[in-house]
Amino acid sequence: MGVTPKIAPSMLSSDFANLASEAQRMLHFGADWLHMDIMDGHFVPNLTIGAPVIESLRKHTKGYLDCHLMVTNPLDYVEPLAKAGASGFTFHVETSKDNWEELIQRIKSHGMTPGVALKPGTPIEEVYPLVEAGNPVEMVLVMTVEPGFGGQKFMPEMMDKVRILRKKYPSLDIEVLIKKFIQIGS
Ligand SMILES: O=C(CO)[C@H](O)[C@H](O)COP(=O)(O)O
Repeated sequence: MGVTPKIAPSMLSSDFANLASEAQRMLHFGADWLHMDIMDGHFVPNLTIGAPVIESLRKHTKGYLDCHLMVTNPLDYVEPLAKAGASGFTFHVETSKDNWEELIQRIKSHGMTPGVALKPGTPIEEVYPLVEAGNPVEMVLVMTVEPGFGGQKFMPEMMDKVRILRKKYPSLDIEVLIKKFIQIGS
């Protein structure tokens, strides 16, 4: 079974004062999803956006809001993000060793699509139970930079994880952060 590639530009490098028009610009130029980096200043040493910004953006777009939760307590974000209009909810395996089953169940029951992300130093095997569960995640986000900041150097060795995942799960959605090879618009 084949998979369909999707483009999900990270909105982290947007002009946040003009997020609605930045989002519309990305979708106009062919983005499939909008990748929204949610950071809590605790799991990662940076603070970005949360549910209020997702709620504001949702009023301006019907696009798929692919939320990447770089937070210590993702469970706390499920209800606020669902109410705000998030589409995908991707939590980190490193923060969720004890409660990933509950997380997946709650994300799905709130109408969002669950995904799991892993940091560069985390072995790929750690996501297998979440992919193989009776109630599984629907996407794996392979980090090719340390979470926390945009504009970092791409770690090509992380593509080995992608190859392993693709071989093991031919139809799984795999999200990979790649460098900005292309500049869209002016
Ligand atoms: O998850 C992230 C950082 O933790 C970002 O989505 C990603 O790094 C964006 O990178 P860039 O701005 O270099 O395209």
